[in-house]
Amino acid sequence: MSFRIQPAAPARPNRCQLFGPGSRPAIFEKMAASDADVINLDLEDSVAPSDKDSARANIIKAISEIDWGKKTLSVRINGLDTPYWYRDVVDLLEQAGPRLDQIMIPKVGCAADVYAVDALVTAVETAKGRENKISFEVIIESAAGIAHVEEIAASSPRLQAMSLGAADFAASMGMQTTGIGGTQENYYMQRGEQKHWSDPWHWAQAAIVAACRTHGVLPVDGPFGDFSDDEGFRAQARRSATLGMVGKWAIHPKQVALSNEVFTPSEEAVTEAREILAAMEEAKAKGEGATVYKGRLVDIASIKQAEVVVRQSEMIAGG
Ligand SMILES: CC(C)(COP(=O)(O)OP(=O)(O)OC[C@H]1O[C@@H](n2cnc3c(N)ncnc32)[C@H](O)[C@@H]1OP(=O)(O)O)[C@@H](O)C(=O)NCCC(=O)NCCSC(=O)C[C@H](O)C(=O)O
Ligand SMILES: [Mg+2]
Repeated sequence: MSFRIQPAAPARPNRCQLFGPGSRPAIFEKMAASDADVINLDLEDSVAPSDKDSARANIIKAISEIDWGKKTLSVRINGLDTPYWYRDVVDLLEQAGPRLDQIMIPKVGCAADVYAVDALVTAVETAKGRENKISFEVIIESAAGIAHVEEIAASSPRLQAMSLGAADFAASMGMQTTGIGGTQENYYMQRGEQKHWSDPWHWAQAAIVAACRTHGVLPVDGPFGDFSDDEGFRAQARRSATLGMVGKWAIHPKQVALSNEVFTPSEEAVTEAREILAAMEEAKAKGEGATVYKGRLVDIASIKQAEVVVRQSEMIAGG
């Protein structure tokens, strides 16, 4: 292990982030009543330019008027390449009240993007004497974002989560697809007559997980556009969870249960993890660092693996 200890990511459930356009206030109560751990009210790409001001006003009103329960409440502001983002930040911080937890910064390309928002947020917080400090989440959804992913993960103590935004990412990378996440028809290996589909999002997800884990940030998988394809969503979410991501976005309410199911460790997984911990306690009592569990090797690293599962399960149960 390095001399530098890996920092823990925030201990809060983040299995599903449910999105809704700020220009559609009729769905806000439904979002609040959902089982998502995080709510993302959107000011960015699901809101038409002509609706930006009214969407901002809708969101500000809803933040204090709706009962959001224990959910993490986040607003996605507009990108730093637009004329809207400073007004999003200033109005939210001056008018939305204390219930707002987090700001999501889209299309982050370098650490300085986060620094700029941090400077503005800090100035408004200080001027207004805001007590509960706003946290940040960012979306990696450009070639620059993935190229600078580690400096972005280290950019601010406010940063709690980082998502992969598959749609903008694909566009920025010049990928030949209009699909948002999931299997892509032309991304396969050929062996004889057989095609084997691969995962074009894998490398970016793995880079995000490594950057996040290095700096104590929650890695999250972004949208899966085809909300009629439950099995496709499950498969994508299972791959993300296996890679170390803690949750996924829902762009339709039917995806919330699917995401919660995948990112909540199953009873079997938790039982097995606890059995491994017990087997290693027994081994330790005998002065051994390795033993056999169900015919396979477990050793001191297995304790850490098992603890990931148990901790996640306990945090969700307590959350
Ligand atoms: C995708 C939708 C436009 C679909 O809306 P709709 O046609 O109303 O769907 P349904 O008729 O199937 O709705 C069934 C009921 O569910 C309610 N509903 C719909 N959407 C939501 C929601 N997001 N949260 C809560 N409840 C919702 C409907 O009102 C119906 O209720 P009822 O009549 O009582 O049965 C819509 O789902 C939608 O707008 N989704 C979010 C879109 C969004 O926010 N997009 C931005 C995130 S993705 C992105 O930006 C890409 C990313 O940045 C990247 O680059 O990858
Ligand atoms: Mg996007």
